[in-house]
Amino acid sequence: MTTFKTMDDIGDVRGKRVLVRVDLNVPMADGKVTDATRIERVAPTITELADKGAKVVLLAHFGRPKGGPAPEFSLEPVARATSEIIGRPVAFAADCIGEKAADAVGRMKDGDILMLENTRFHKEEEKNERTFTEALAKSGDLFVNDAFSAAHRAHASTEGLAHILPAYAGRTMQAELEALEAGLGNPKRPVVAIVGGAKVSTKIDLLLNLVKKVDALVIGGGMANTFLAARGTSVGKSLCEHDLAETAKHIMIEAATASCAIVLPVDGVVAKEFKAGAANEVVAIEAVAADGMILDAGPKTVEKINEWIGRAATLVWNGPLGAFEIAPFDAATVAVAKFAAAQTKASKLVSVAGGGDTVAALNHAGVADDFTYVSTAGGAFLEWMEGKALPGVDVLRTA
Ligand SMILES: Nc1ncnc2c1ncn2[C@@H]1O[C@H](COP(=O)(O)OP(=O)(O)O)[C@@H](O)[C@H]1O
Ligand SMILES: O=C(OP(=O)(O)O)[C@H](O)COP(=O)(O)O
Repeated sequence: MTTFKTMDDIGDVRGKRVLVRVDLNVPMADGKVTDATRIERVAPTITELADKGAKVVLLAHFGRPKGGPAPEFSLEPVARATSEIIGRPVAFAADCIGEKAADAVGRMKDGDILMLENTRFHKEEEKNERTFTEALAKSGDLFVNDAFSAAHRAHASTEGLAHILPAYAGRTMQAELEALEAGLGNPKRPVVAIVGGAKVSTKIDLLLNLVKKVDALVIGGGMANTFLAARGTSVGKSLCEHDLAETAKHIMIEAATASCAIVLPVDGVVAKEFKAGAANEVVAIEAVAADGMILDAGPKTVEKINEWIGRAATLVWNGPLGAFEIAPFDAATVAVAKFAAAQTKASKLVSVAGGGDTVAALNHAGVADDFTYVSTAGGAFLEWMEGKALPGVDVLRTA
C-alpha cells in the first residue's frame, strides 16, 4: 500500500509546468541507446501528463560526470530516443537551470514535452543544495517523481524538489513499489540473492544488511573480485576495489553470523584485453595470471549458482555476472538468466531482478518477460530489500 500522493491526486494540470524526474540512465554504445526499458517504463507518466495539457519538463541524470558539463554524458541522444519511443516531439535544453532552461520552458505550449540537460552537470545536484534546487524549481509548478531507480539518492532533483513544489509519485514509481511489495514483501524461503556488476563501492555497504535477509548471497561480476582479493586470491588486472577489502571481510563475517552462505566464483573466463572476441581461457579462480582480467564467471561457477537457484524459492538479482555487453563474456549471465527463467516458468521460483544493465542483460538473454518481476532499479531495489528508507520515496510520503 502506498501512502503518498500519486498522479490521481494531482488535479487539473492543464497549462501547468510539471517537472518530472525520470531515470534515463540507460545503457548506451556509440551514442545509441542499447536498452530502452527505462524510457519505456516512464513513457506512460509523460504521455498521461501531456495528454492532460501539462507542459512536461523532464529532469534526469546520466552517468557519473564529475559535477561539470561533459559531452559524453549529455542527455541529447536520450531525448531523441525518448521522442522515438513515445512517438511525439521531445525538445531539448542545453542546461537544467538558468537562461537556457527558462527560455526553453517559456516557449512550451500545453501538451509539449521538454528534456533538460543532465542534472549532474552541476555539482550542487548531488549535494542537494537549496539554491540549486530552487533554480530547478523555477521550471515547474508541480513535481512528479517517477525515478524509482534513483530514489536511493538524496539529490536535489530526487529529494530536494519535493520540499519546494507540490510533489507526487509518478505511475512507474507507484507501480515499482507495489510490485516489489507483492513479490518480495514476505518472500518465500530459501531466498537467494545474486549481486554482481561494476558499481562495487556504491553497492558493497548494502550487502552488510542483505546477508541478514537472505539465505545465500551469490557474489559475481566486478563485485566478486573485491571479495576474492579480500580473502587473498589474486585477481590480476580484474576490476577490483582493493581498498574495500576490510568491508568485504566484515560482510563475510556478518554472513557467517547470520547463517547466510556466501557463494563466490570457483572459475573465471580470463582475457588480457577488454574487447569483443579477445583471446580468453577458463581458469580456476586461484590461477588468474598477474596480467589477466576476469571478465566472466566460468562454467563450474555457473553450475554452482544454478544449484543454489534450484534450491531457492525466491531469487533476487542485481548486477550481471560478467561484462555481458562484449561477446563471449555474456555466457554466464545468459546461462543463469535462462535457468532462473525456466524455474520461474515451472512455478518453482519467484524471480525478481533489477538494474539498468541487469534488465539489458535479461533482454539480451531473451528472458526478461519470464521473470516474475523486472524492476528498473538496481541499487534502489537492493536498498528497498534491505529495509532502508529511500530518500526519494520518503519525501513523497511527507510532502
Ligand atoms: N568481471 C567484470 N569486469 C568488468 N565489468 C564487469 C564485470 N562483470 C560485470 N561487469 C559490468 O558491470 C556493469 C553493470 O553493473 P551495474 O551498473 O552495477 O549493474 P546495474 O546497472 O544492473 O545495477 C556492466 O556494464 C558489466 O559490463
Ligand atoms: O542506474 C542507476 O542505478 P543502478 O545501476 O543501481 O540500476 C541509477 O540511475 C542511479 O545511478 P547512480 O548509481 O550513478 O546514482
